[in-house]
Amino acid sequence: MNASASSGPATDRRAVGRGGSASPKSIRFWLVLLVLASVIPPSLIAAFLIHLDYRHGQARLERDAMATTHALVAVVDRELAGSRAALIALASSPHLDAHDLAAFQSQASGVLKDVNVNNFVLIDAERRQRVNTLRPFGSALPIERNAALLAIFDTGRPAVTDLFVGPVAHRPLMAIGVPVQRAGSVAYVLAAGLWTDRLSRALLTQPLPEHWIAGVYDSAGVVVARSPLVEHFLGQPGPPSLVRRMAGAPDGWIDDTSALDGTEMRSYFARSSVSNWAVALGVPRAGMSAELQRSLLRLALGAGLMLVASIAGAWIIGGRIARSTRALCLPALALGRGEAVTVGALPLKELDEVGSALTTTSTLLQQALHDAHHDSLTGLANRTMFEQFLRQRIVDSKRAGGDIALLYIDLDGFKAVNDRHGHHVGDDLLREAARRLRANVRLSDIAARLGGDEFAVMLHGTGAEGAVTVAQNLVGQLSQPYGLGSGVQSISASVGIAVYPQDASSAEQLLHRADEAMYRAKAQGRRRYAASNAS
Ligand SMILES: Nc1nc2c(ncn2[C@@H]2O[C@H](COP(=O)(O)OP(=O)(O)OP(=O)(O)O)[C@@H](O)[C@H]2O)c(=O)[nH]1
Repeated sequence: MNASASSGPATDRRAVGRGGSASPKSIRFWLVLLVLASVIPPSLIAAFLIHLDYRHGQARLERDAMATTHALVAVVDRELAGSRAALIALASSPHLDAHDLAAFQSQASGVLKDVNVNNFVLIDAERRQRVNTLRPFGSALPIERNAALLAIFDTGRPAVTDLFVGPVAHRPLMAIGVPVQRAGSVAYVLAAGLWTDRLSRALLTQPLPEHWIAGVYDSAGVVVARSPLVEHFLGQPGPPSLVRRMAGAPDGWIDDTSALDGTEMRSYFARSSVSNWAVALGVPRAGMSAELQRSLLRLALGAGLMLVASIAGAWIIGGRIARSTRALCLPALALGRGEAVTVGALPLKELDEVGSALTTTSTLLQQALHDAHHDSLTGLANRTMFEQFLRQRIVDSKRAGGDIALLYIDLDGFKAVNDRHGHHVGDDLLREAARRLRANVRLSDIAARLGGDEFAVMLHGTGAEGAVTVAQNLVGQLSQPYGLGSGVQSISASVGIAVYPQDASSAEQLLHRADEAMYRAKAQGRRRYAASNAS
C-alpha cells in the first residue's frame, strides 16, 4: 500500500473528533462471541439429547432387566417342573400299592437316569425315610426332619423346600415333595433331591451382560443359586434390603442394595409361583451411568477442543481483518488532508473494495483540486492559484531573500480574431499562446492565465535584467503568426514587468505594478514590453 501522509493518525483523530461515549468492540470480540454462540448452544443441545437418549436407554434396560428376571424365574420353574413331573409319575408306581419298596427303589433308580434329579426319597407317615436312592435298599436311613416335606402329610399338596443340608447327602440341596395318596390319605411323601449347582449352571447358560449377577433365593432369602461365584455365597442370607423388598412384592426392583460381594447394584426381582422362591438380577449401578459419563465427557472434550480451535481461528482472522482495516486509516486521513492516495491490494475483498474507493475518491479529489486551480481552456494555473503561489513565494523571499519578477501579458488585437473567425478559433489561439508561454519559461517558473487574453508569468530568483530578456523573448514568440482555422492569424503581445522587492512589497501590489506597465507598453504602440515605473 502506498499512501502519503505527513502526520500521525492520533493528531488527525483529535482534529476530526468523535461523537458518543460507548467504546466500540473490536472485530475479535465479535468473532469470539460468534464462535461461543455457534459452539455452546449446540453442545448444550447435544448434551441434553445424550441425556435424553440415556434416559430412554435406562428405561429400555429396565424393561430388558425385568424381562430377563422373569425369564430366569421361568428357567428355575422349568427345572422344578421337570422334577415334579417325574415325581408325580413315580408316585403312581404299582410297587407302592403293593408296598414292594425294594422294587420301587429299583424303579426309582432307573428313573434317575432320565430326569434332572439327584435322588429320590420315600418317607412314610412315621417320618422315616424308607427309600433313598443314595443308599442301597435296606440300609439304615434317618428320620426325616424337613418341615416342608413333612407338612405334605397334613396339606396333601406338593411342596418345595428351602435350602437344607441333606442328612444322607451331607450337602446343601433342595427338595420337591409330592404326596403319595392311598385310600384317601397321604401314605407316603415322595421327594426328589436337587443339588443346587444344577440351578447355578442353568443361570450360567443365560446370556447376561458382563458384571450382571443372577441369584436364586429360597423363601427365607438364602442364596440357593448364583451366577457367578455360587461357591462363595451358597447358603448365605441375601442382602437384607433386597430380601425385605422381595418379601413384600411379587416383582420389582430396588436401588442401593449392596451385592454380597460389595458391588452397588440395582436389583430386579421376581418370585416363582411354583416354589415361592425369588430370582434377583443385579445390574451394577456404576455401569449404568458410566456410558452416559463417557458420552458427556467425549462431548465436553470435543466441544472444548472445537471451542479452543475456533477461538484461535477467530483470533487470527480477527487480527488479519483488524490489521487490514487499520491499514486504511492512514490513507483515509491523508485523503482528508487533500493528499494524493493510492491504496494497494488488500487481502480481504470488502476492505480491498474500500481501498479502491479511497483511491478513486483521491483521484476525483485531485481532479477537482486541479480544476479549482487551473484554467480549463489552457491547462495553465488560474488567477486564484497564481496569486496563492505569488504570496507564498513573496513570503519565502522575505525570509530567504531573492528577487521575483512578474510579467503581465496581454495579447494585442485578439478581439478581432474572435470577431472575424469565431470563438473556437480564438480558443485555439489562446491554447497555442499558452503552449508558447510554457515552452519559453523554466519549469520552476509559473505561467498562468488570469482571464480573457491576459496571462502572467512569475520568474523565481530573477531580477529586472533577466525579466527583460524573458519579456523580449515572449513578445517575439507570442507575436509569431498562428496557423489556425482557415488561415494564418497575426497578433502580437504586450508585456508589463514588475520586480519584487524593488517595485512592490506585496503580491497585490506587484500584480498591480506589472498590469500598469503592460498598459504602458500598449500605449507605447503594442508588441513590446515596458518595465514598472518604480524600477
Ligand atoms: N475565444 C475566446 N475569447 C475570449 C475568451 N475570454 C475573453 N475573450 C475575448 O477576448 C477579448 C479580449 O478583449 P480585448 O483585450 O479588449 O481585445 P483586444 O483586441 O486584444 O484588445 P487590446 O488588448 O486592446 O489589443 C474579448 O473580445 C473577449 O470576449 C475566451 O476564453 N475565448
